[in-house]
Amino acid sequence: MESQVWIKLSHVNRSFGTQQVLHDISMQIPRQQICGLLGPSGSGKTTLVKLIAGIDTASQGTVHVMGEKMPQFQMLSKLGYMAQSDALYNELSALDNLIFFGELYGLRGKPLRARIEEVMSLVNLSEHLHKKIHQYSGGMKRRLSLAISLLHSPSLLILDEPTVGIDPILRKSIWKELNRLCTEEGVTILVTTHVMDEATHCDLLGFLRAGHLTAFGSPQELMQKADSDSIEEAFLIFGNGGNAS
Ligand SMILES: Nc1ncnc2c1ncn2[C@@H]1O[C@H](COP(=O)(O)OP(=O)(O)OP(=O)(O)O)[C@@H](O)[C@H]1O
Repeated sequence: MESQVWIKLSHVNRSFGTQQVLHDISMQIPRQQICGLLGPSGSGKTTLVKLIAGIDTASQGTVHVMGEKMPQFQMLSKLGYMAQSDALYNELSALDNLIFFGELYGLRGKPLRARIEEVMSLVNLSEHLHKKIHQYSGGMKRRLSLAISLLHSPSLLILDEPTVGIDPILRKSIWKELNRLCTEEGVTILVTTHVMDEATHCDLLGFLRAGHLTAFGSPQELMQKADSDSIEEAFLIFGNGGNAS
């Protein structure tokens, strides 16, 4: 059913000046799925997720999120977007950052305070609520950015390399939480990653290479297409010029 397609891209191109960065990307992501976007550095992952988040516009083609043509201002309250570089106020404490972003989403007072406690506990930062951001490590900043993206309980989460700089134990707990959000709260999650074992947490995978979507499907489908029993090998095949319809 069309309404259950949470993200739909039709023939999307994006160019910067004379450089075409995305080439004719079409794909559909159903509701309540975790979709991973994999691809080498510079393949266009960030450019693609920015179009879906409505931060940037396609040069050609259309992007629909939850049936709405993007970009669209009203959709911001339904999306959680975690950028690749942390957009945090360094001189402020984590708490003040959370209050600032929470208020942008229309949260206030006690409900905001309660939600802040919840999301900080999810990312294991409760003890560091009052620390200034310049005292945070890179991994702590990533976790705080993730907490901020979850503040307003969005039904679509778009995470650009959320686990960079995060140790394996915490990475595991973050993935556990993402899986819980998807299965129990019905959140649809789009995540870019370089980390191959994160692909195993995804229901769907898209492989990007030089701005082309070279393969899209479930991990099982992609392994079958690549005639391989590992996602890593499938990535090497599709990430190096293989093609899948
Ligand atoms: N605003 C911009 N202006 C000009 N070129 C850009 C812009 N944004 C991205 N690009 C170019 O688009 C290409 C794809 O970049 P993008 O950041 O989407 O790749 P990526 O797959 O996310 O890379 P990484 O894994 O290193 O983050 C690169 O060649 C980059 O230089």
